[in-house]
Amino acid sequence: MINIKNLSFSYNKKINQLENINVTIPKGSYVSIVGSNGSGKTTLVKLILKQLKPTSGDIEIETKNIGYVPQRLDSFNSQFTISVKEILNCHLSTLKLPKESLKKALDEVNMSEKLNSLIGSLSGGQYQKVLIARAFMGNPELLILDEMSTGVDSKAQKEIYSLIKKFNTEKNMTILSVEHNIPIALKYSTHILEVSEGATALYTVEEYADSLNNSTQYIRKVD
Ligand SMILES: Nc1ncnc2c1ncn2[C@@H]1O[C@H](COP(=O)(O)OP(=O)(O)OP(=O)(O)O)[C@@H](O)[C@H]1O
Repeated sequence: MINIKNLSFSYNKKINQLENINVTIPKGSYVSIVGSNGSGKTTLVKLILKQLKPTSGDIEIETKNIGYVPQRLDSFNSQFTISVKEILNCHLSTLKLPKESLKKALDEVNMSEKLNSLIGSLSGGQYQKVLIARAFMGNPELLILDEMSTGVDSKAQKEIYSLIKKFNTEKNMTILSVEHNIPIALKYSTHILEVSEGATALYTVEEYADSLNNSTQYIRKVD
């Protein structure tokens, strides 16, 4: 699905933020991207989205149908007097999708009743679900999320992760999710991509739990 070959990236031509990464991400996997602050997780996502160009190496992606949920702060200003419907309609026109995709996407995230609400009136979890609905509208084969649980309470978090897991298992959607919460990463993912200086690597969730010398208590096996 995603083949990252000899990838290096530098913002300033002095230090490589990412150094010689070789990773193959299987189709249908749910990969949590973990690593310390500043290790390069968002940079890697931007390279996969072609928002940045590798300094060297290459990223091959099997599909062009990619949904993206940006980090909360990268997104639109929640103070804008713009409704959920307007935000989704705008995306609908950009992707030239049929009208019914809007309702379907909002239904998927259980937010139909918020269609006419202003974005600034939504809670953190509801706001995040609108962003997920927007990313989901084109029925992407690959869904990329950057710290999706920021500003979201634990009840809404559970709902959002279960939803993403459902997309992954029922639609065979490949998920790439930047994640700071390791127990959550171990619970929902099939794989962990650890971004760390000179040693970025992909593990199965079991391998990663073992490497942490952790018990398998957090792991929920994929059915
Ligand atoms: N536009 C930029 N110009 C220069 N340096 C940058 C730029 N964006 C990020 N960096 C630097 O690149 C490094 C990796 O940043 P990145 O945002 O990818 O890390 P991250 O792992 O996502 O961090 P966090 O967990 O804190 O979100 C950091 O040292 C950061 O300061």
